[in-house]
Amino acid sequence: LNEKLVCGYPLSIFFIVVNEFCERFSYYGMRAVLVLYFKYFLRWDDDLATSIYHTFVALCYLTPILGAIVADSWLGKFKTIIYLSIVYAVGQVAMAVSAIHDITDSDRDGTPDSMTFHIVLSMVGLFLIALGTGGIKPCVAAFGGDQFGEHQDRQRRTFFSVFYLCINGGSLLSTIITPVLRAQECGIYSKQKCYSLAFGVPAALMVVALVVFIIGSGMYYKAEPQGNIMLDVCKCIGFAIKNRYRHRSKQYPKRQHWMDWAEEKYDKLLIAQIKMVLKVLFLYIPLPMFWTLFDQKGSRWTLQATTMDGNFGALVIQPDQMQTVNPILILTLVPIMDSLIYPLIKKCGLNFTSNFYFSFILSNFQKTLPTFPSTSQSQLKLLNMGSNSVTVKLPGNDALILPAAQVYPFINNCNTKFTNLLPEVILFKSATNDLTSKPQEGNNAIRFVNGMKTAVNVSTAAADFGLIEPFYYSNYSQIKNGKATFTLRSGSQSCEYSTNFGFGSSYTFFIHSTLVFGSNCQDSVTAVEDIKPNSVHMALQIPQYFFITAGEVMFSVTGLEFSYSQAPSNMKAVLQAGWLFTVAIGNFIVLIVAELAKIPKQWAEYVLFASLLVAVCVIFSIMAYFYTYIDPTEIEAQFKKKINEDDEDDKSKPGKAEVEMVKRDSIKCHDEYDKATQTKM
Ligand SMILES: N[C@@H](CC(=O)O)C(=O)NCC(=O)O
Repeated sequence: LNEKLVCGYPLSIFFIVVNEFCERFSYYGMRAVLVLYFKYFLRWDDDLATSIYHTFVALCYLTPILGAIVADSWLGKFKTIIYLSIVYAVGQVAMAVSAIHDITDSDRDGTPDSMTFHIVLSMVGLFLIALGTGGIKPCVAAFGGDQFGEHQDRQRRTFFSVFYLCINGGSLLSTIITPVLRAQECGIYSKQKCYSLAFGVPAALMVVALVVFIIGSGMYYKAEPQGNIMLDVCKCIGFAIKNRYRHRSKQYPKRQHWMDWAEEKYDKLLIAQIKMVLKVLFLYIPLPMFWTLFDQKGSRWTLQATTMDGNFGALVIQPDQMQTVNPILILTLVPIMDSLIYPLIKKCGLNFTSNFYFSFILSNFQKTLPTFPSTSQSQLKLLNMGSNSVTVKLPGNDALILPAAQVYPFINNCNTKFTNLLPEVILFKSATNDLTSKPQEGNNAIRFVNGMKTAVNVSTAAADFGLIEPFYYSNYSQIKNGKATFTLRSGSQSCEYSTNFGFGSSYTFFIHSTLVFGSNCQDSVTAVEDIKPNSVHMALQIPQYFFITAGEVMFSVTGLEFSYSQAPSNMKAVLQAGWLFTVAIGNFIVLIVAELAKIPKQWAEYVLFASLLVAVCVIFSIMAYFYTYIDPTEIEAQFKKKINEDDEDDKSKPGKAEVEMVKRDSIKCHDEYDKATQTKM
């Protein structure tokens, strides 16, 4: 093993953790803007964008199996990491290129002319990224673990904690930086949101990750691959099942473990190793449910944040930036848990076998949405532009008194005919144009109605509503939260109207017929609130983040180390891949329940997920209680010793009686394995 030690740690792990930091920066940075790229660049709808996003995440956690097989049976971890990192970097570059709108924008209007080119290139890029990030993931963690000797258990545990901190350091920085890069405007012929830069920086970081890993090359301990182990494992399991089936009759004595039915054909060491792996994989069965909830922070929780108020005083948080709460909490909680809580638990003599995790359910945040008209109804607004109140009688409705300069919104059937309205009352009917959902990304959707007899031009620093004809309305424009000043212009005359916006509201501003230019037009514009601003603060998501992150610290950091320490020497990466596979299944559950089942009420979906998780936690606690820790190195050493002794005996005393003895000894050794694994943790 590596001789260069710094403070008791192999120097080589420095390169591994830096590599992980850069790789996770690359992955999470790209992922942070991916849904928005789908929606605003590729122009996909919400459902398609969310489905492809979760499919991509699931794929990233399915490919570890491929990487692990290649590493453990063929190339070894070191070469697998190098080759797949190149694939990964190429994928990131493809994503960055796919986001350059100028490539296909031959008419230079700012929108790509051949969307197919961008879609195909980005899908190829995402596939290569999934192959790369997933393929190297189990290898990097296991390769890091390989750098420690048998006597360095404590250091190896600390390594896995530091490794996790690096993951979250990379994720935190990139989740802050890439949304900022995306918000920049760039382009050759026309300036557009800079997705190419938001993908380009992660691509550069992936190249850095690769270079750092190669620099450390001379210092690593590189365990040799041990043949096509996965094929042997599959064949051995297949044989055991077949053999058991062939001997199903009662006349054959039972064996201690169903894998023992492979003894006729397979090495006892291999059978013992498969038993170790199966034992751990069995324990993994309930785990996907944790990831089902956890990975919704990138989709459901972020969408929920768009319906919330992100004003934190000096800081205004964007909905997608709320995800940074998770890595921030990880960076705080992991050191606290490692240096304080775990030692305290150990001192108290508590057996901390399973980690319980609570989910926090926040109720429906759509309460700020008004009642929208159904497809057979239309939304009408009555606006009294006069200076006196008027009485309005609409068919099928009671007479209503409409005060001066006031708007009365109501919903009615489309085919209702309106007659005898006073000339100063505007009947504003805009069923097809009204916004029927919260504006995106916490913005406010604003439009103007011109009640004047002349056309008016309306603009702000952030948006231009254009020239609005008399008694006509503008399109919606998106305005950020905070104060906005609108300039109303008619010919050479102008005036200003200012107002404050929160998050996620929609307003229709009515310009009075009595407006006089040249002065402040504050009193000549009436604001009608179509959708209330978000009233629930984003800070209310923090407890949710706290609980899920506390669960992650106890469950995921320890799980990574557990998967390494319980794996036989030739299947370390395979078991890491098994652990990551649970994440893939978790994402498929989100896809099925959240995207396909389409539970109408969001709170009902949260309750369903939380209840499932509670049930799974109980099952997992029971399973964890009965799990017995093993020391794979010791078991393997015992088997190897026995095999060597048998070989020696075979050489010196060949004969039937001896063969029988060897067989008996092997079985004895096998019993020792079974006894060794009976000790509870
Ligand atoms: N806490 C997450 C990172 C994030 O979601 O920002 C984490 O540590 N995930 C593990 C990983 O390997 O990426």
